[in-house]
Amino acid sequence: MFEPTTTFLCDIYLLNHVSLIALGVLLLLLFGMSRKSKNIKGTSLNGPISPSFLFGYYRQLTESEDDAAMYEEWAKAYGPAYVVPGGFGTKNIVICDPRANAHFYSKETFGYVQTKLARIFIENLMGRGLLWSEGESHRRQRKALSPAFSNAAIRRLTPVFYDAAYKMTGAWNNAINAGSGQAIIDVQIWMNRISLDSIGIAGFGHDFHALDGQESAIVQVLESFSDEDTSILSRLVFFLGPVLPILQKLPTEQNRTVVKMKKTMRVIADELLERNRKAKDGQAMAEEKSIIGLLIKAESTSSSLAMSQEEILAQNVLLLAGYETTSSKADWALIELCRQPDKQRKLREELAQFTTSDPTFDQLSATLPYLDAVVQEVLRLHSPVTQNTRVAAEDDVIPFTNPVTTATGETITRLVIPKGASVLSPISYMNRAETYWGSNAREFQPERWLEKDACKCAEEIQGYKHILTFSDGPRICLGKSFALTEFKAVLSVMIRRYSFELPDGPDTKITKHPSILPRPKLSTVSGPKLYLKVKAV
Ligand code: HEM
Repeated sequence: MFEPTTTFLCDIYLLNHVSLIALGVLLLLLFGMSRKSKNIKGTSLNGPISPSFLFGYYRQLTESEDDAAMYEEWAKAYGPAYVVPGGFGTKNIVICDPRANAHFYSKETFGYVQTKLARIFIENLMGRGLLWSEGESHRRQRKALSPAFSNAAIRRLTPVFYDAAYKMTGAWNNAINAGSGQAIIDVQIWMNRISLDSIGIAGFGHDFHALDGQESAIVQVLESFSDEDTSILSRLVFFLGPVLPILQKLPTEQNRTVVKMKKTMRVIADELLERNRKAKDGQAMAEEKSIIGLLIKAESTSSSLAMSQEEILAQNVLLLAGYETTSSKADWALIELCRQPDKQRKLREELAQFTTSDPTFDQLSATLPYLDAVVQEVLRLHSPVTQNTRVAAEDDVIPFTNPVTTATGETITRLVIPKGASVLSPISYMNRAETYWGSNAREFQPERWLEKDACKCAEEIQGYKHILTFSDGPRICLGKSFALTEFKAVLSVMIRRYSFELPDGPDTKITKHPSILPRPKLSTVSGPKLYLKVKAV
């Protein structure tokens, strides 16, 4: 979902040279460039020469419209394992091989752990919840949370997604009627609102009323990462806050918003705890369906998984997970379907059978092959998380399917990784490389998911249906079923009711807007705006 590595920080913060140097110097002072404890010597690998000591390839990778193409070019030049320079002379070992990735992900949270910066970012924003934790603590929290994400739980939550989608259609219909059958709508803002209200209600039993136009501290905080006006001081203070807590008291704009957000979350958590207390006292209450509500209920009846109250409340990381990832998926689906109107029509035809009711959870999951193929293809081509960087917590040996040529010219199939080394799984490359997906790997072709054997080579890749968009292993996205159901429900409502066009036709240029995760936007407007021509069908 999000991987705030140093690469990623550049992405979030649009750092100019001066601020990056300042940030770098401070971070180096605080953490050192720890590549500690080299018990064994790692395999020396080939790779591109660093274009800059300060930045390595960070800027090129984060500013590129297609980082998968850069990884692919390097894989062609250096083979399935190579080293890419990061900032301040650091190095990332990139693994472009299915078996190597399967091994890497299988050792998540024990053998490979989050970078220090990623943990600081997550802790500062959301606390010590699932995404922050590693090893045994992660396993315990994950086990406790899992029942709340089961198929049965998501089936019960499906109406929440439809309710949110229909709130949106109410507003869109007004705009379309006022515009004689057509309106120009910034669909991005509506997808964000749907995501926030859905995760608010489904996750916490709380309605943020974003679809009713209510401002929310949560949105302000999350949006502040893409806001070019947020000052460098504000950003430095945010990152160094957990290390020097006094900085969190400084009255910067971002600090104030984070405090506001934490207060909002505290109120929501107190409401949930109060509801649970009343239920225990035998007072009548509505059936609890929310993810965290169910967790609190389960915790008070069984102590076997023993999550502390602090841990339960830190699961507001679900907000970040649910908000940042899901909305950009729906944006990309609409863009791709505008670029190829025949595929938009084909999807509408499949959904036309639902005239009087919406597809149920089971129908969304199993009986709409073209909808499933469209969703799968969007996830393959537009993974919100494009790479996953971890630090080796112990010495390791990574096995490869394809042979690797080392810097000394030796051919090997096992890579020696010393403790402290940084290993990078290039998700976008694995999802789009021609080697696995064929010569049309870069094209949006939902049909590939319907043809038998069309993705034969990719079958070696693990992950969800052979893509790594949801990650893999112990940290594979817990909200996968939630995200897929929400995505399909919202898309089915939109495609059945409206037709969509890009403002300057199918070739309208789309670029990336940097945020916690990059969002698509029209290249001609400033800010993360995605105006589409929307007509009722
Ligand atoms: C299309 C939408 C989504 C995508 C592509 C996605 C992707 C991911 C990825 C790549 C990770 C691994 C992150 C890492 O290792 O650093 C992850 C973890 C996670 N996701 Fe998602 N996610 C999506 C939606 C959601 C939603 C809607 C929720 C919650 C309702 C959610 C909850 C989580 C949680 C709790 C984790 C942490 C799992 C752990 O640490 O064990 N995700 N997601």
